[in-house]
Amino acid sequence: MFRILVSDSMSEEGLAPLRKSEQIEIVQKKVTEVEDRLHEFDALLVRSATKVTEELLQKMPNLKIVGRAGVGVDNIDIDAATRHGVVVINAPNGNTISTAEHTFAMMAALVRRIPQAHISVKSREWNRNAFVGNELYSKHLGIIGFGRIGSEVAKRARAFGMQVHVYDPFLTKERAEKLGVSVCTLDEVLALSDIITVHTPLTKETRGLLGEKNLAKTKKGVYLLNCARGGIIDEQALVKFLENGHVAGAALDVFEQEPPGDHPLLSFDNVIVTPHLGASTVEAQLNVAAQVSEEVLQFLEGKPVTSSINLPTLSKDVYAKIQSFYNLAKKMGIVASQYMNIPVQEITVTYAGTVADLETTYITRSLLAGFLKPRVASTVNEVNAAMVAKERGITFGEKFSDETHGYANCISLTVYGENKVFTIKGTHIPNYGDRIVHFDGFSIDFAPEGYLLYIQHQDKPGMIGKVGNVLGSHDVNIATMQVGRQQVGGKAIMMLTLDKPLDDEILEKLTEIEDIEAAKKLEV
Ligand SMILES: NC(=O)C1=CN([C@@H]2O[C@H](COP(=O)(O)OP(=O)(O)OC[C@H]3O[C@@H](n4cnc5c(N)ncnc54)[C@H](O)[C@@H]3O)[C@@H](O)[C@H]2O)C=CC1
Ligand SMILES: O=C(O)CCC(=O)C(=O)O
Repeated sequence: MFRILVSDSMSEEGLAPLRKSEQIEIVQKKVTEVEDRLHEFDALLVRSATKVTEELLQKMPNLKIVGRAGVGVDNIDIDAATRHGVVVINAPNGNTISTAEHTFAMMAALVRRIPQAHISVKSREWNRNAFVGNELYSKHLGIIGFGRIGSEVAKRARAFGMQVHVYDPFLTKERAEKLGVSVCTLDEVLALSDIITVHTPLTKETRGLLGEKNLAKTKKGVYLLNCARGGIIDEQALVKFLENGHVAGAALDVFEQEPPGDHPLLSFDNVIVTPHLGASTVEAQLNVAAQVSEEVLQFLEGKPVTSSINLPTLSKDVYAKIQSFYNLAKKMGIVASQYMNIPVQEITVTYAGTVADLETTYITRSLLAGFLKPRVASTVNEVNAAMVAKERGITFGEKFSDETHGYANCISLTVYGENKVFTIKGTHIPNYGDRIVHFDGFSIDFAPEGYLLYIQHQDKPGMIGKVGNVLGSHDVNIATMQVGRQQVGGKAIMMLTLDKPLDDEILEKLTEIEDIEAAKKLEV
């Protein structure tokens, strides 16, 4: 059973695909209500209220995936999730339109003072002179952060006849031109705009982006909006600029602390607020819940997730192409790690032939995860493999080559230990399977699967019989056997697949056979 904890409120209809699966149990409770059961859950679905911290992750050792039904993942400690090997996904598109519409509604409400007028009329007043506003038409709108939501806000602003100036360090001129907005520096946006709205994520760079220094560069009488993340507009600086009358008004959907409590900003008549409602529409909530449900189902079926924050994202088509190599690489990593059971400093993966044209980052992560698995007690998978390798002082790199050794594709792994360098090469043959074609200097051909027994010996008649005798006398059946040698009468290897795991005493007996130099168990 795959157990999912849904700890924030989510659209029932969006969760329906998960409910249909007989392999899934869904528990809809806050984290604090299931403290004693946290270790049982495989997946955790959240919005912004649940904080996914290191402490929580430690209490959820079975957790494999966190789904954020929304865009911002600032409530999730991504580094900690990565360290724990937990995949983090979000639903990046589902609430774009709702948040853009909310921003626009806030903008109109702000300049026309609709909330203030509403309260006045409800208080049985009729004061038409007190609520004279401004038109949006022909005003200069500054948009900071021109991603999904910023660009939807721009489209609506253009329809209202506004002139739109955009600052986004990652925006290309072509994209801006297509949407009819002018690309500016931050200082230009600050100086030109009558209204400024922020639509960036909250990062080191954007925290306090509109602080005292930058607010001083804005026009006197500017209106400000934040429907992105609390803290992009510095709240203390905003208080100061409202007090001195430089800022004419602000519309805030988000706060540095949510709920903001008795915050000084709430005392200003020209500050209008909503309780983080940007994404709170039936449509957006259905979209984001359906998106994360779909992704969790994909994950459960072992298929790629397309909106992962801590894994390279892959389309289904790309995944279908790399899947065989992904599996081969993992097995090669496992075999290499057991064979080189000594400290290693460096791993190099070389791709040749058809595999070299694919998304190799993912394949390398799989190989690394396979390599680290036999060495690491905690969870290691493609999410945290690079981090775990770094923690253990293992560097890794990818290379590309034309040398396929006659195969259509070839993955070559070289592991550098203190006094030994080991190379293993593998290929995937469609409709046949994974084959190891080179092992520590020997050409060979075996499937990296099951209980493997590696034997290094002198190339002499009767060696196979001697090994067979020892195994047979201990009731160990040999499924396959492959041999390889460098030259007649020189060093040779055997790779056997056994039907059951080998006891250490039998391994010991094999090493006692004359002319056998080494014997190792490898298990894939
Ligand atoms: N109020 C609400 O309920 C909601 C809030 N949000 C928030 O809205 C924000 C925007 O979301 P999306 O448009 O979906 O994200 P997005 O990732 O599509 O766009 C963000 C844009 O900000 C730009 N950016 C990054 N650093 C910047 C910097 N230093 N200066 C200027 N631009 C910078 C990026 O290049 C990108 O184009 C996020 O903070 C998100 O969490 C999203 C949905 C609902
Ligand atoms: O879940 C929500 O309502 C908040 C949405 C949000 O802020 C986001 O998607 O970034």
